Amino acid sequence: MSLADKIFIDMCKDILQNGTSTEGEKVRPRWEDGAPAYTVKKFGVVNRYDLSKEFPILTLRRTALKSATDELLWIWQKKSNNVKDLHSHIWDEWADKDGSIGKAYGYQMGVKHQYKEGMMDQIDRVIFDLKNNPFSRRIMTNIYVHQDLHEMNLYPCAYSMTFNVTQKKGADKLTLNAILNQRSQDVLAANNWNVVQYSVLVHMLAQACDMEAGELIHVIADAHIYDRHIPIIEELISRQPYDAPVFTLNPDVKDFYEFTRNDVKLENYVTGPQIENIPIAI
Ligand SMILES: Nc1nc(=O)c2c([nH]1)NC[C@@H]1CN(c3ccc(C(=O)N[C@@H](CCC(=O)O)C(=O)O)cc3)CN21
Ligand SMILES: O=c1ccn([C@H]2C[C@H](O)[C@@H](COP(=O)(O)O)O2)c(=O)[nH]1
Repeated sequence: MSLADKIFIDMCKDILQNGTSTEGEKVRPRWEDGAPAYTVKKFGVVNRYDLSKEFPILTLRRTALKSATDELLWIWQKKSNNVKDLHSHIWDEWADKDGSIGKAYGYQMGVKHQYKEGMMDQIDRVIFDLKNNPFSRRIMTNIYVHQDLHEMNLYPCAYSMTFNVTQKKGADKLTLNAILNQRSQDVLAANNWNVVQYSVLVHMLAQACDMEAGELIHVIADAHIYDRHIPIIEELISRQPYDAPVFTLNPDVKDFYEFTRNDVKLENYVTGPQIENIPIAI
């Protein structure tokens, strides 16, 4: 069984058995038919993934690695807030008539800030520090910008990455670790999607900075299963999991800005059947 499957199954069981229901509360999201989208939720879930051991992709059902990477690069590399720059349609419901999702995600990543070394955006600041001052405890991004929230169609969910470099005894290369902070998580639609994205990011930044990928710690404040997802999750976690596939990044790419979604590959990715048309709460 892949480690990601085990963590996912344990988290879902914990939410279903020990979580609290939001039924009857004043909730924001709606189903397509206008009904309120209630959840069963657990406050404060922390999952640890060791990227040096396994790539944390679910085998219970297929996670679309290339689409997930495409969305990650849309935010972190293209720094775009327009759905026209995305190959999938997952953000269409939150875009305006011109395709913009407002001052969220990619917009914030592209904002340049004044530092002692000059003007840089948050990504370039991270890359600069990883290359020039890797043992700094100040390498992080944060896109939860209060002054701009009123111009975002959906507030950032995965909003901060904290990078931390360790020197493992006997290893030639430094190890790049990270903590992903997420305030809200739709467990069925996006948990493994987000885990896979930020694992790819750690692998890409490690390769671009001549390091090795270490741990990814995912801290989730509100980990929820939407009411209409409960039977789907129950069936999903009863399935037979398989071993984790082998993940590779194109070894020729050394510049973070040169990666494309075609540079990520999986070998032996055996999965359970896909669940078609998962309803998404808007
Ligand atoms: N309620 C909700 N859940 C989310 O996960 C979510 C939002 N809203 N709003 C903004 C984005 C959009 N996200 C989404 C939306 C849809 C899928 C989705 O349909 N995923 C399919 C595969 C998509 C593909 O193959 O490209 C799946 O099977 O999980 C994933 C993430 C994540 N975010
Ligand atoms: O990357 C993402 C983006 C969004 N989500 C989910 C988490 C929630 O179910 C909704 C957002 O609703 P809020 O009321 O703003 O919390 O989208 C996700 O899991 N991952």
